[in-house]
Amino acid sequence: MSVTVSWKAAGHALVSPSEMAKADRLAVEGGVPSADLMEAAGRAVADLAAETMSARRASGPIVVLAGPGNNGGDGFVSARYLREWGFDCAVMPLGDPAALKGDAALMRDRFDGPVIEAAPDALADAAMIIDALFGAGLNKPLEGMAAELVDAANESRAIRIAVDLPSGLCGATGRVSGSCFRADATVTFFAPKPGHILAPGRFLCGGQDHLHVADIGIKDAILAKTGANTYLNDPGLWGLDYPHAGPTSHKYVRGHLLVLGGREPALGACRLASIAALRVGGGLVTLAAPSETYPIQAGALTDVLVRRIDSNFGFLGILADPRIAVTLLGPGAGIGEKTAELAIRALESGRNVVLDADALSSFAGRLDALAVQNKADVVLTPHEGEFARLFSDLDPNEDRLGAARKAAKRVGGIVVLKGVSTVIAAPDGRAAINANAPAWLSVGGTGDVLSGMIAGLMVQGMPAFEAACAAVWLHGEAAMGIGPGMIASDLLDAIPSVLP
Ligand SMILES: NC(=O)C1=CN([C@@H]2O[C@H](COP(=O)(O)OP(=O)(O)OC[C@H]3O[C@@H](n4cnc5c(N)ncnc54)[C@H](O)[C@@H]3O)[C@@H](O)[C@H]2O)[C@@H](O)CC1
Ligand SMILES: Nc1ncnc2c1ncn2[C@@H]1O[C@H](COP(=O)(O)OP(=O)(O)O)[C@@H](O)[C@H]1O
Ligand SMILES: [K+]
Repeated sequence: MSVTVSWKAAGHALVSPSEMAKADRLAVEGGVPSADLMEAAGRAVADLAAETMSARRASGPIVVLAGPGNNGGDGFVSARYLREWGFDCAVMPLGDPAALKGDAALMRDRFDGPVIEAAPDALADAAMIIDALFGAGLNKPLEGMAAELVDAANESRAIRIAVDLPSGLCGATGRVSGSCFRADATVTFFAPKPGHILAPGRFLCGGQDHLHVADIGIKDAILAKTGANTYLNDPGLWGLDYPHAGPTSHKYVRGHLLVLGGREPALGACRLASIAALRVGGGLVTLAAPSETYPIQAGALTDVLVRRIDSNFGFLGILADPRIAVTLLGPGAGIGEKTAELAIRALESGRNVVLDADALSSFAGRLDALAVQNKADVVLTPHEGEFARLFSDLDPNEDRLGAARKAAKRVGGIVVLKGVSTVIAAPDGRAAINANAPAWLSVGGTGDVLSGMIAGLMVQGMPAFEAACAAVWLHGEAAMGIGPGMIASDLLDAIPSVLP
C-alpha cells in the first residue's frame, strides 16, 4: 500500500475547485488519461481507509456512499481495492448507478462487489463509512436522501472518511448550508482547497492532522499554470523575508516605529501594540501620548520612548522625523475626525502605515477618504465588525476569502481580516489563510498585540504582505504555547519563544 502525504508536507499552495478543474484538464491534455487520475484518487482513498481500519483495530462492514458524479467514481474505485484487500465493502449509490457517465461509469463497471440500495438505516452497523457523494461539483445544499444519508452517517459510530471534501462543504469558501458529512479524515488530491482550511470546513475535515493530500499523477509544474495564488499561512510562505538580526544590526537599522497613543478607556491598547513591535525585533518605538495620558504611559513603559502631544500638530511634528519608517494608528485611539485626520496625514507622508481598531472605525461609511495617494504600504487589520463598517457590501460569511481579496484591491493595501480563520489579502490578488490560531485568542487586547507585531516586522523592512502573514502566524503560535486562560499581555512574553 502506498502512503498518502500529509498536508503539512505538501507545500502551502491551495487550489480552488475551479483551479483544480483546470489542473485536471491540463494534466489530461498533457497525456495523462482521466481514468488514471480517478484510479489514483480512489486508490489513495482505499489506502487511507485500510490504514485507518488497521490503526483503529476496527473490523466490520465498510459502506461507500457514491454520488452521481466523479466523486462517486472515486468511491467505486476505493471499494474495488478494499474488496481486493479482503475488506467487507459495499457501495451504496445515491440514485440510479446506471446514470453514471464517463470515468465514473467505467469505474462502476469495473466494480463487481455488492451494490446496495440507499437507506440511512443500513448505515447503523457500518464500521466505516466513506463519503463519495459530492466533492468539487457541489452546487446546492444537500437535501432529500443525500441529506438523510449524511445525517445518519454523522449519527453512526462508524469511522468516517471523506473523499476530496466532506459532502455539503464548499471547497472554495469552507461554508456549509444544511447538512454536511463530519469526517474523521479527508483525502484530497493534488493540493488542499481553501475550504479545507477555512472554518468551519477545517473542523469538518477531521482537523489539520487528518487532511491527506494524495499525489494522483498531476505534475507539480501544472500548479503555476492554474493561476492559484492562495496559500496556507506557514513559515514557508514568509520565512525567506523574515528580518533576522545580524552582526551589522543596530537599533536604527532595525527601524523606528511611531505609535499613536490611546485615550480612555483603552489606555493599555497602545502599550500592548508598542511592546509587541519591540518583541518582534523593531529597533525603536515612540509612543505619542496625548498630554492627559502622558504621565500614565510614561510611568507604565520602560522600553518604549514616550512623547507628549498636545494636539494633532504634536503628532505631525514627531512624524516629520525621517527615521520614522512606519506609523501605527488605532489601538485605543478613539473614533472620530481627529484620528481620521492623523491617519490621512500619515498616509500622505509616504510612511508605511498600519491602521487598526479605532483608526478603521473612524472611516466607517467613507472608505474613499482613505484612498489617498500613498506610495508606501498600508495594512488594515479589521475584525469582522470593523470590516462590515468599512466594506458593507462585502459579506465574509458568504465568502471570507473573496471578501478580503476584494477589500484589498479596493483600498490598494493589505487587508488582514481577523477571526477564527484570519485571511491576509494583498491588492495583487495573493491571499493567505491562517489555521494555527486557538479560540482562546478571543479576548480583549490580542488584536492590539497583532497590529504591533505587523508594524514591528514592517519597520525592519519586511514586505507588508509577508510581515502581516508572519505576524498572524507567530501570534497564533504564541497563543498555542500559552493555552486557555491566556490574556493579551501573556502573548508579549511568549513572542520570543516562537520567533524563527
Ligand atoms: N478534477 C480532478 O482532477 C479530479 C477529480 N476527481 C473527483 O471528481 C470530483 C468532482 O466531480 P464532479 O465534477 O463530477 O462533481 P461531484 O461528483 O462533486 O458532483 C456531481 C454532480 O452532482 C450534482 N450536485 C451537486 N450538488 C448537489 C446536491 N447538493 N444535491 C444533488 N446533486 C448535486 C451536480 O450536478 C454535480 O455535477 C472531485 O471532487 C474528485 O472527487 C478525481 O476523480 C480525481 C481527479
Ligand atoms: N475564535 C477564534 N479563534 C482564533 N482566533 C481568534 C478567535 N477569535 C478572535 N481571534 C483572534 O483574536 C484577535 C482579536 O482581535 P480584536 O478583535 O481586534 O481584539 P482587540 O481589539 O480586543 O485587540 C485576532 O487576532 C483574531 O484573529
Ligand atoms: K465527498
